[in-house]
Amino acid sequence: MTYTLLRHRWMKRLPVFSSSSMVSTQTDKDTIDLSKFPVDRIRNFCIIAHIDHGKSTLADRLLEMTGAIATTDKNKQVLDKLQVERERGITVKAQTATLIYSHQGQQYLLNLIDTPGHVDFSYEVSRSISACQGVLLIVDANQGIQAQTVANFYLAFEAQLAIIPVINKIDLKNADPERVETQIEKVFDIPREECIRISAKLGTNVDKVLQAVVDRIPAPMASTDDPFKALVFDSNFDHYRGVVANIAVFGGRVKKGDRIVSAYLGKTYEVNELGLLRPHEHPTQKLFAGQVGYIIAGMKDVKEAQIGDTLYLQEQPVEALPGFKPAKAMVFAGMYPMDQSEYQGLRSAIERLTLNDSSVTVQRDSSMALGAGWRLGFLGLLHMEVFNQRLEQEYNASVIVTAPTVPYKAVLSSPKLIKEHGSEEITIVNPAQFPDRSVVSEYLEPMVLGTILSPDTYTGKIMTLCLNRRGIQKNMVYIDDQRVMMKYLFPLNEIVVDFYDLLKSLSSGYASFDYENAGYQAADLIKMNILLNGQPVEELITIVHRGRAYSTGKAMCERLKDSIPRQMFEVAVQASIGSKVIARETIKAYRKNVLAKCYGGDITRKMKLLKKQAEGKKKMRRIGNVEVPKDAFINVLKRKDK
Ligand SMILES: Nc1nc2c(ncn2[C@@H]2O[C@H](COP(=O)(O)OP(=O)(O)OP(=O)(O)O)[C@@H](O)[C@H]2O)c(=O)[nH]1
Repeated sequence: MTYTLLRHRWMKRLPVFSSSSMVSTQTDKDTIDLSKFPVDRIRNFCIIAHIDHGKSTLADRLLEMTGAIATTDKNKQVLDKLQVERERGITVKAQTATLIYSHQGQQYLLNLIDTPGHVDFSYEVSRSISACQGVLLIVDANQGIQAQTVANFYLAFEAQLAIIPVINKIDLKNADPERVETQIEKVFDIPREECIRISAKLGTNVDKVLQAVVDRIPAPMASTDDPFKALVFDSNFDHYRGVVANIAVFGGRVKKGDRIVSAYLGKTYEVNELGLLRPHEHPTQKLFAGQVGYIIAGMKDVKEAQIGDTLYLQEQPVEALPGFKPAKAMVFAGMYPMDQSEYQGLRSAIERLTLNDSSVTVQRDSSMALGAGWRLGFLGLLHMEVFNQRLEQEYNASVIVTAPTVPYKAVLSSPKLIKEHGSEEITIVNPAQFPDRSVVSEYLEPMVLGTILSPDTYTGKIMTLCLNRRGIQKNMVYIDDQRVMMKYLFPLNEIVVDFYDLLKSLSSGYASFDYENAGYQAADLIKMNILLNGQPVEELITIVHRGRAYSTGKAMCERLKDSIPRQMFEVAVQASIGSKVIARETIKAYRKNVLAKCYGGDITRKMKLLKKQAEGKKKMRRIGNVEVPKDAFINVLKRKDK
């Protein structure tokens, strides 16, 4: 769905005239005179929390209470606007909204930045944080502190932001805010008196949250007397107007017609439009120091509005603000059209999606079996799945995604290769290009520091799972009398595909997990081939730790045996290292006769069954002479260990 369409959807709901008795409102029909808001009456904050703890619900309530949207059920999660987000109930892309709030006879501009909750999108959380002076740290009154709460807390703490702990869902029957306050004191060292107990769903105490934003979060340190300086913290592509960049103004003022420069590219642009996000665009004459809003200046590609870039006036150059750490792709996979005739369509769909998501890296790729396609890099597996789902839903594209892999490194020993690559160390994102041991002095694999929070009854099972995934325990503490927090160092490769699902299932959904990058470590890695009837399948090549080669090979063959349907002939599925076969499974010959149960002569029913079978075949891909279902490439890595 395009940005413009969604904007129109919002527009239809607006303007609105609701108000709560506690706060006064300003409707969107009014023109907002931003010069009336000196810096000391501006607060920039974001909401951070573990997934599902209620960020979006609280954001909606804040929007309603300050009159930015109407109080109706339709407004549920106004800030979650992608179809995928609505279906999965997760926030993928952060959104911004400016609220006008009256407190003790003064009007304040509150800039709220909604953030995603999933570990894959923690990059979005960091960029939101850098535009703020404070955060609302939401914790579910029933679930208590979870892994993502801890990770998000540290992001805010390290950025020295004011942190307001908010305990949500106090309306739940088994809510235990006392216990959550104890956890907050113990884990974050924040006095329990600072916690605000609310129900975002019912609106209970949400007014106290607004008051705390004004009272406890400092105003931005910015002056209108300084030269104009703004940080780009998000950007969207609009097909009609080009790039819409979200900015936080750190100094001075900017108005329509001004000529601005992007510090990163050094390019000059003329400001065509600017204004506030409420959460739809509300054009204004100017934007002043301390404010957050959007700007349209004829940029044609989101790469021209890099996240973390600084904008300044052409005649008043300033020093660039310290940028963000760029998002690094940590999961790579091949993407191919189901049918080569769909190549062009898929190409334009990928181009359009990446226009709005600069964290996806795209490289052309081709394979013997799957034809021309791409190798894409994502922040994590959920990011990849969401991208894939958006391709299918929004662009009706049918794609084959190959098994995901992590970026390995190799230190080369061959002078010839070093010269060819221009460096001793190379990064490998495609297992098919994994260099042979004979030309390498050392392989390195990416590591992560994982945080797991769980009720202590599952500790034993979790420790076994972590050990199976080559995890090394770094720490284990009780955060209250029943819950433990464990820290493990893992090879990223071991947790990227199915670790989270397994952790959830063995803890009946109670354990939570988050991770941060922890650099690279030397590892004894080898390349494993998978053969179908003696033919190596490039898309199924996997890099494994030597000590795990046998068990991984066996599991992959079993998995393939389960996912490849029987064919007219016998199929041998083998795993090999070099020329040595280390595992084998056989798929017996068989042709499914879908008409077997269809007695008598009902021709329409027979036709229906045959048509269904033909449709099923369309979802298959022929490799050599074997029909392989498209899911097989990704399912093959999911292990069964519990
Ligand atoms: N009972 C109760 N349920 C709530 C409350 N606040 C939110 N919820 C429910 O909790 C679920 C998750 O809420 P969201 O607002 O989507 O959570 P979120 O933190 O934005 O989730 P992500 O965007 O996926 O990170 C929804 O079903 C909400 O209706 C509350 O105060 N009480």
